Amino acid sequence: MDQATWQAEKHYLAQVIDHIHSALAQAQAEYEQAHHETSAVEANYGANTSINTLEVDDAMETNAEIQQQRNIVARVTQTEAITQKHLQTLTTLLHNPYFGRVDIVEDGVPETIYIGTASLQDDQGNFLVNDWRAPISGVYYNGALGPATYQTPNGQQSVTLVKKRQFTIADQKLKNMFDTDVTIGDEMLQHVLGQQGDEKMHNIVSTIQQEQNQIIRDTSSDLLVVQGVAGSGKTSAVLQRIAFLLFHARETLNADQIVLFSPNRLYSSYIADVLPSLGERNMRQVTFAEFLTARLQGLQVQTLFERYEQNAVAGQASRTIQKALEDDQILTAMHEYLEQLSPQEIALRDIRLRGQAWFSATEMREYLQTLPSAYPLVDRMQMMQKDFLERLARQIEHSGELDFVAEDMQGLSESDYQSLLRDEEGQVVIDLDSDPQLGERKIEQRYLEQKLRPIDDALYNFSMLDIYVQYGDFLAYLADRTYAGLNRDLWLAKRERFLHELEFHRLDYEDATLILFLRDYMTGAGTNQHMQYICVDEMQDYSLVQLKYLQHAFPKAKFTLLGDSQQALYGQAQKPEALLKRYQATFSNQRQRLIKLNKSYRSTKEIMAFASAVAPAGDEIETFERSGKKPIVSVMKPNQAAAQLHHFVEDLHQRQKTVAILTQTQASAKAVAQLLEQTGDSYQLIDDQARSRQAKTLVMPIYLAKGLEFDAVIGYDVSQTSYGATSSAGVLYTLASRALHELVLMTIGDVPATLTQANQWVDWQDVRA
Ligand SMILES: Nc1ncnc2c1ncn2[C@@H]1O[C@H](COP(=O)(O)OP(=O)(O)OP(=O)(O)O)[C@@H](O)[C@H]1O
Repeated sequence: MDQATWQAEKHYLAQVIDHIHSALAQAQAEYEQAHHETSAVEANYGANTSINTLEVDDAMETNAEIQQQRNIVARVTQTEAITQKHLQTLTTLLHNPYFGRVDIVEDGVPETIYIGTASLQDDQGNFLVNDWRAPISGVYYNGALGPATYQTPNGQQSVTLVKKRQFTIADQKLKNMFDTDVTIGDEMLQHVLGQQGDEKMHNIVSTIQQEQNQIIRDTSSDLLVVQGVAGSGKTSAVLQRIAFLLFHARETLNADQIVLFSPNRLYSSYIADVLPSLGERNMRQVTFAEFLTARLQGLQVQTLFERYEQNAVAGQASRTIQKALEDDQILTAMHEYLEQLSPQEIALRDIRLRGQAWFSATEMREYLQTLPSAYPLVDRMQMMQKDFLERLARQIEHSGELDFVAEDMQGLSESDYQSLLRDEEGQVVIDLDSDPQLGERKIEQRYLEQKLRPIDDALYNFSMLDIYVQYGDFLAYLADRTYAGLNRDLWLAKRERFLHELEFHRLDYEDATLILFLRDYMTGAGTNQHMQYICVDEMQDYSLVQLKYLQHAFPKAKFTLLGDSQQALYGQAQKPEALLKRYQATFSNQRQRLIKLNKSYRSTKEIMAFASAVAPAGDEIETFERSGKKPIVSVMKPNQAAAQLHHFVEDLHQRQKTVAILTQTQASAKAVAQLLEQTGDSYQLIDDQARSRQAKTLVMPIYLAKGLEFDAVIGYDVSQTSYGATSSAGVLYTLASRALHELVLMTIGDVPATLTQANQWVDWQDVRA
């Protein structure tokens, strides 16, 4: 780059930084002013709440005043939040004002556009920096030099792209720049990817690749499926996508209307900083088991990891049953089951109050029997609900007919009595002066209404349906039909296990979703119309039934599913096309799009060459040209494991910041922890409750490392006994691809065939002699 260009760019940067400085000073003053106002109002508000509330009239006045004060507080707090956000944006921009520039010619007019994490305008309203999500910025990520287009709200706009430049700016100084003619050049990526990993993920806006950009800027697909190899930037892309969507639909979409289903809690904290670093609030985040547990209140749903651990000891039979219960054909069987269900077979229970049945199962069943069986079951259930809600309303209307009401009223304290006269705001709603008799009746009715609220809730939530008994019955139904060609005893054993777990308030993973389906099919409930986007990471770990449930639960939402069919830790790896076909059938009648990411960015090319060699369909993986050491396979005897482990941990730490020791199971992770105790190495043992990682040496089972990355990985006990099965290929591939820079595999005992096959991609060390 010539001297004049450097000077010109340095000059522009100085100008932008100057502007940020003066904007910052102004923003700081505005923020302080807003903060001062909030504190003053809050202090005042606090003082006002101490007004004597015992005198009824005073209390009324206080209520109205408090309401007014609250509005004022809400307004000043909001102003403070806005000024604070502006201040934060400017502070971020000061650190790194922009990372890219495009020169375009649009309708014959040349224009230069700088691109950064947020936009910045000068005092005349000209853009000094454009937000990376602005329509025009699309050219930076998409186009090669020459004719290019970008998407505007009114359709595609054509331009000529004349120049594309990337900058590295640190501490307000221009460190480096490159001109590039295609997409984002490799020099910048080399620099970013060569760095040491972090316990927190970073945003990638300055180096988004063209194929990733398609994921980020897609606003039209109802179902966007991203099949991407390990380290191809799926998680990064989905997070930038969320930031993009929030920008794109600022008026109609907020972060609470987006849910990201994540594989575990550690992953949640790993990605927590990405959206805030882009000036956005985080979306909601939940693991699937947490989501199920919240919907099945009071029961603990098994996590995928617990099941994985359980399956390691359980027999093939239980896995076969799981498979049958997770294939979406089961929903057809469930519909058939429900169609043939008679009122006697509906698992109703009494709705009870004060130790007795308020509405008994018998009377509810009798009512159901009066309805024509030609009506769909869900309609009959809802008619029953409506009928009993009406009965309840009549009981309240005729409160005098219930003996206990008058008796209870006698025993009411003065303040309880007074509160019956008023609404939640404290306004008197019952007039005792003009017609005392009518007034008294109304008080009684209000009293009864409150007393009977649990009955109302129970009816509203269909608590009279014992869904667990019903599900047990469904399993018996499957047993009678030897469903999926599995014998009756197997199904009955499954039913036994379900009932046994239930006694301890636990549910197996595969049962939970089906129970929710059963409940929703029978009651017509369970949908959330509010959510607009559902993103699912590690989609290969979800059964079709589970994905179908998400679609059922969020009928208005658009879905983004991301995953890697080869990282299937819990089942057989599948070809991406096969997986997509199954999704297409599940999510029918929608605009669907599949994007494949074949290029891997995380690991060195040596590590990825090895990972590809062991991957079930490794030939699809392209690696990014970043060189490092070949992976090491160290073969040892069991009594050498502790010393070898200590040696590798120590050696890797000479060069790397984080070293993760990954095992197949939690039990094995514990065994590693004991070895490290013996050798005096410090470490952190991670289990599925862990929410953060601090130590430089981490020990965890591979399934908790999903989605994460570490500078160096030690695969512990990669031997024939633990990795002999063909299904282990996906596990080994996942393990290897967690490493950014170095990989060591410790083989204790016989070398598994998968490693022997990948012979040429590794350096062998045999320490047994
Ligand atoms: N365009 C990019 N620019 C800079 N870094 C990138 C880019 N794409 C991906 N990366 C980096 O590559 C690594 C892997 O990205 P990410 O975790 O998003 O991949 P993934 O496909 O979700 O991986 P996996 O399925 O293996 O968990 C991260 O460190 C990420 O920052």
